[in-house]
Amino acid sequence: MTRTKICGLTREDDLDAAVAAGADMVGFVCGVPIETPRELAPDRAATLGERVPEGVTSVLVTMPETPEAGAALAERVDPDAIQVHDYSPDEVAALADRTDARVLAGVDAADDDLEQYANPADALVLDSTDEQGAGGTGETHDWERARAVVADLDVPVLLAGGLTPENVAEAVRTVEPFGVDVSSGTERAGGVKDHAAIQQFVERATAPRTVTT
Ligand SMILES: O=C(O)c1ccccc1NCC(=O)[C@H](O)[C@H](O)COP(=O)(O)O
Repeated sequence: MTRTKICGLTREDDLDAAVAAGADMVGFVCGVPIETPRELAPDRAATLGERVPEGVTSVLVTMPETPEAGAALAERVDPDAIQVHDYSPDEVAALADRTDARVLAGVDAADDDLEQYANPADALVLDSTDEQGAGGTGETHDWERARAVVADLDVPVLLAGGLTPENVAEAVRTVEPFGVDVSSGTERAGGVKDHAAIQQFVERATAPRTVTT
């Protein structure tokens, strides 16, 4: 079944709604050098992370200046996984060497060196990124290309970028990713989630599908 990640959580009741909806992963943005309504202080990210129940993966989403800084932040927040954006494959490998958390590489779907991330990363987040490499853009990318990436790479791929309750079923059918990742498509305001949208997103991402041969 397609895994689901609800990202950019900032409030307890939104986190609880994501867990109740059946999300497999929940993401907390902390330590990014851009203006975003989803940014949390490290202590706040750690507090929300402690609330994540067994069986749900907590993900620290960050853009640390160095792998050492990323490992130090992971130590402080204590997530199950750390998702880094705008990192080279070598930086992802250096971070993985320094943390026990699983490492997700947030990459731009249009990049042509994605196979180089397959070894150091535990998973890829195939996203639409801005000029600074950040995610949370609310923009989709080429799903046919994403399908080829999923088929070619020997690493789990989470499809991200502009997903919504309205388009996620088609995205899953087209790309057949390991999982899907959403932030702005489940918000009612910056950093504030719409609980009905979270529930619809998870339901539609995970609904059984007829396989055609
Ligand atoms: O959400 C942010 O503001 C953000 C800032 C910097 C790096 C990553 C960020 N978000 C990552 C995500 O929320 C998701 O993994 C992904 O980008 C999906 O975002 P969206 O297109 O809004 O669904």
